[in-house]
Amino acid sequence: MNDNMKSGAFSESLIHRKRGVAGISGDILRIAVRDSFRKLDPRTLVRNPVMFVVEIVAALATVILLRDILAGHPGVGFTAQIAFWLWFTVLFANFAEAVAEGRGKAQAENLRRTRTQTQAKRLADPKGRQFESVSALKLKAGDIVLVEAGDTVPSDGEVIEGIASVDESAITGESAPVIRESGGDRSAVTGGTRVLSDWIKVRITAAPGSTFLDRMIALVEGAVRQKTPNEIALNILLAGMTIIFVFATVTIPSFASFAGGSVPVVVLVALFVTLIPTTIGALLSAIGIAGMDRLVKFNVLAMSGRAVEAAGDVDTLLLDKTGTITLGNRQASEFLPLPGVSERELADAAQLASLSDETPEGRSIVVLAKEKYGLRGREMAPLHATFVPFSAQTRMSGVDLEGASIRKGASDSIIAHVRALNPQIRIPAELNNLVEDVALAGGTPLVVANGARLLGVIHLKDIVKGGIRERFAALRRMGIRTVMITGDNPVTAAAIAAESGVDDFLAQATPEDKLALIRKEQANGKLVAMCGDGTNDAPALAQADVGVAMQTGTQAAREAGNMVDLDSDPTKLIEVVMIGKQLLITRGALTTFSIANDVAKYFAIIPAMFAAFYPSLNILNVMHLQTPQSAILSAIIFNAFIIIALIPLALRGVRYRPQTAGRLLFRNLMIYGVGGVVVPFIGIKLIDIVISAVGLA
Ligand SMILES: Nc1ncnc2c1ncn2[C@@H]1O[C@H](COP(=O)(O)OP(=O)(O)OP(=O)(O)O)[C@@H](O)[C@H]1O
Ligand SMILES: [K+]
Ligand SMILES: [Mg+2]
Repeated sequence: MNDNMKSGAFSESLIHRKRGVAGISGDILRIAVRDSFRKLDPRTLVRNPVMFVVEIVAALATVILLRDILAGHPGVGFTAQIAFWLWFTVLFANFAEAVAEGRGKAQAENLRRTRTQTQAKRLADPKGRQFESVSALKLKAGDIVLVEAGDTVPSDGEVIEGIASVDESAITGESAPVIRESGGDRSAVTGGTRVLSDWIKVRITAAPGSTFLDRMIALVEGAVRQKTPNEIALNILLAGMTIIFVFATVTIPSFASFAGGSVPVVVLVALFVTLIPTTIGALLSAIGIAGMDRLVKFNVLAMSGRAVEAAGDVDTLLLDKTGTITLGNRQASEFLPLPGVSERELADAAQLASLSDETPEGRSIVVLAKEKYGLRGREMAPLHATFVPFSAQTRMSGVDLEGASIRKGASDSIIAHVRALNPQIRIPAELNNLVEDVALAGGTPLVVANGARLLGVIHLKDIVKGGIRERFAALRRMGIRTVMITGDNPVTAAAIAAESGVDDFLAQATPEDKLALIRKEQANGKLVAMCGDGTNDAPALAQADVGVAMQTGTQAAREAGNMVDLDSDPTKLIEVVMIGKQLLITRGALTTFSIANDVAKYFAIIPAMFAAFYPSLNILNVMHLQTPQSAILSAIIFNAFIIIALIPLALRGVRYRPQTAGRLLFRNLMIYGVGGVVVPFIGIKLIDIVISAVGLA
């Protein structure tokens, strides 16, 4: 998988920088050993039905052992060993989960260290700069704070004024500073990051204790992990198998007494435990945790395990254009007037319409007019102006003042607007030419009109993110269709689609259109992933099966999605999908292995149990184990150790290579099904030889 990674985009994040080569340090192992004992608490273990049952029978075996010791029974040593290995089966299962959690816990520790005690500069008057110093923990949603160069952002919020470069490395591990500014899709700031230059005023959006950093800590720590529907279903299946084996086991004494013998309870207990699906029961939760953990390594935070699973089966990926496929810093680059309009007149109108436009686009228009024509921003108050803010629905913005009503926006929106004012209007062919020229170059044309009079076009430029084409090709090879969905016009969309290599695009889309497209795909049985950064992407991010919000995006987007990409790289979905597939495959493979294991255990235990009174069963004794006792012990020891042996595979995951589902299934059945039958024969035989040699049985 590493070969597919685009270098640079996947910076080592702080949260996993301190890991050893194997990813598991001695510290983690020590804590995991301690936690294995803690997890014996039946109140927590009950969530894992198979292991809970093993704990009950281990307790039962222990009671029998104590009774036998007190009664002075012979053969106490055998009972003691069975009880011992049963407890170890539970401990090994707990250890698997604890090791999986341990990596996250260590990461959480590192994150906690970055959550220093910050003082906030709370503004009494949002317009002014008079502040009182308060503890960051005292900030409520809605408070306005000033953050200046050198200050740590005290909590999550939206920039309402100003522009600053921010060091987000505490969260993302990426050391290059990012720009945060009011308006637009780059307005979100995260508590714990640091302003490097300039200043911003931030409206706090998070309640104390539920900031992004808090959620991130809870997440990597596993505090918020819930079982996914698939995991619950598998658990029910495993519990069902366990019940069947309870019945199977309790009928055995009657067979034995029929033949005039009797089977000791500890032997029944041992048989039962080896037959129930303990291997997958022990590893199931570790597999899930490891999946989330692998995503964190790629700087993707998954808010739910369900999203990771869904990622494994994604058919369609929708992406917003600006800020997702392109860098998202749309800047005005030229004014293109219609015949009969001077460039200066157009620039002046455009600037007037943008003076209160807090989006990056709006600000860049003001700046360009000033740079090219020396037009100064005017005081708005004396003009009695009403500002019409940009919205993703109207796709235009502007200003109404005495004697003028200026609008700028997407060409179809402005044309509809002037037509509504003057139904007789003739749209000049030159306008279409200008719009098309900009769009063909991949730029965003904004048409400017004063009343019903069309003035010209502003060219907004943006740049497609590097390396994106190859990554979309990789997604195509994985069978995932990419669709760009943008509020921009069809020609710009086509130009960017061609440049970036997406499979399809939808232009002039409103937030509702984005949502509708996702619903349509889902209605056709497709699993949909969506990458977006804007507030207008939020409904779609919430509706998608996998909603990946860009870390650079707005607060609304980051809250709506079920994953956040700290590197803001939409093509990261490749890794997300691979990790999802890997999770599904690993779970399937280990379930197959676990159940196939039982076959071998029948051959080990059944002949050993009945050999004395059903000599004909000896034909089943293909393994030729030393004694019945050693056969039973070997099976139970194998059963416990296979859990430990498979922990690395559960954590690392079974490798995924793009291939058809059929071939994948066949391959896994061969490896884990056949392997699951063969391995215990060898393992049990070896353990039998060893324990007979050392005289344990
Ligand atoms: N500040 C603004 N004032 C007027 N019109 C704007 C402004 N910003 C954008 N527009 C117009 O509105 C259209 C939709 O913009 P928006 O940012 O909502 O797009 P989107 O749906 O997020 O898609 P994408 O992010 O892919 O461009 C833009 O293509 C542009 O024509
Ligand atoms: K078992
Ligand atoms: Mg957008």
